[in-house]
Amino acid sequence: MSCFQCGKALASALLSPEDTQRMDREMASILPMVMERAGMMVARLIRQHRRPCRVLVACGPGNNGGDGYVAARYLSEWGWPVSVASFQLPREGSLADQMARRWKGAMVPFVPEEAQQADLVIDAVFGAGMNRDLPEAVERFFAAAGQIVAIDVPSGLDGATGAVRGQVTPCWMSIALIRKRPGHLLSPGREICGEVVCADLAIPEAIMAEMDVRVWENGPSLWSIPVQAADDHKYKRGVVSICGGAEMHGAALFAFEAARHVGAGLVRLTVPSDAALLYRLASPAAIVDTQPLEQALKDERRHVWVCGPGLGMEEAEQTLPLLLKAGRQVVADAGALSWAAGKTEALKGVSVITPHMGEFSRLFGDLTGSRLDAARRAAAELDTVVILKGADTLIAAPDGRVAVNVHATPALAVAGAGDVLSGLVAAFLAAGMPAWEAAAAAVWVHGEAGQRAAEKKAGWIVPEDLFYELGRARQAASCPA
Ligand SMILES: NC(=O)C1=CN([C@@H]2O[C@H](COP(=O)(O)OP(=O)(O)OC[C@H]3O[C@@H](n4cnc5c(N)ncnc54)[C@H](OP(=O)(O)O)[C@@H]3O)[C@@H](O)[C@H]2O)[C@H](O)CC1
Ligand SMILES: [K+]
Repeated sequence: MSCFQCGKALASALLSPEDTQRMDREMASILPMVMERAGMMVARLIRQHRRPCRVLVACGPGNNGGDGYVAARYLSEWGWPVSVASFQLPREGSLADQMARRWKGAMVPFVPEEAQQADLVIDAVFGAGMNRDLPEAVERFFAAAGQIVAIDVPSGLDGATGAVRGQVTPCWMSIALIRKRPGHLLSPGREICGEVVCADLAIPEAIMAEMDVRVWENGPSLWSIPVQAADDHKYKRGVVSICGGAEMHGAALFAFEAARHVGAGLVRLTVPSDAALLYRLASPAAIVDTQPLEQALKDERRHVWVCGPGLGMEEAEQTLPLLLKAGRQVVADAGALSWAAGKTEALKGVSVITPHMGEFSRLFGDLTGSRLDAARRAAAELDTVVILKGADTLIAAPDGRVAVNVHATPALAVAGAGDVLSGLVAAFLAAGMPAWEAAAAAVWVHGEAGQRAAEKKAGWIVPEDLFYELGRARQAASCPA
């Protein structure tokens, strides 16, 4: 049973605003208790992070505002100087209204001058219920504030997609209720959230288990990478084959070395015969085949292939269709993706594609909605796992699951890092992992190796620096007990 199935993944679930609202409906009878706890946890977390100071709580008309009134009450009871500024009062009789009525402290006008005078402003104006652009009065109010703590999400952030609807002033901290939202991790939202901490609202297990979560923060609880065993042999560990091109040898070699160093049992390069010597000289360890691809494909053990790094258009055309026709598992990147632009259906049958945003647009057209939705649609359309690379890499499965990866480092923004990733995906596929899990694990291990290498080299790394970090990165990726 994978970790994903065993339920540990629930800890890294990312709740969309729809999830939150559905959950609110399901626990309608205990919602007053949950809101009380939400406000108390917000106040507690603020107390853990700051000394007492002048606090202004900005409250909106919905439940986000309700949380704000509760937080104001707790901080005030603990002796903090607190006032509340209401952008709009809650509807009479609503839960937020009940919480507002229990606030007996100071009320001040919702104007920028008040925000400016506070040491800390709590943003409880809009949360999961934000459904249109941010009103100007709210923009101006927060622009005047010094330090802002957002309850749930900063007002103006679309928690589902990370889109920002207006001029949102960056927060110092965001307190996610129950679980983070995709918008806390996805750009540009990620850049305005500040530090994101989760408030545990002690939601009954049964309600959490009922949630049909489809988006997670990528991490070891989502997959299990096979561990070393006494009866391991190279074929059990997995065979990876890489198509090398005639000209750009480096890219295929990066994928080759990555697959080797992360633990593949056997890695082979299939290259044009007149380029073979260059590959052999570049890596004495390389097993370089020059036989025609049809010949190589007769070996059933060579089931997983990397196709694209270092390939020209013609080379991609001569290899990818053959690999697919032979029913091989293929990781398609770089040259294979360029070749498929304008005929995306040529990628049908590929196990995993690894486009960056430019390649993705050439394949699927300019982005219309969010990156998350686009990656998900692309995966469903091709019946392929899509790794949409970026600072917030998305790993989308055809069935709608998406892992959002922020376990990375800007140090990885260097040519060749993508080829390394392709090699890692192939190695995990060859080890027998299902495609989405292999892709998500590879992205995480890539990020882990990047962080380890960056620490040693003050952030300035070359792809080769990743190789000797991959063993430890793979170990670190073992599913927590
Ligand atoms: N399960 C949980 O995680 C819990 C979350 N809690 C908190 O509840 C909010 C979500 O509360 P909700 O009432 O659904 O929504 P909001 O408080 O964010 O706002 C809805 C009201 O705001 C109006 N609105 C929305 N966008 C705008 C806008 N751009 N300009 C003006 N007004 C706006 C909206 O107006 P309508 O006209 O659309 O009705 C609503 O009046 C969640 O974020 C958590 O903080 C629970 O407290 C605990 C459980
Ligand atoms: K908020």
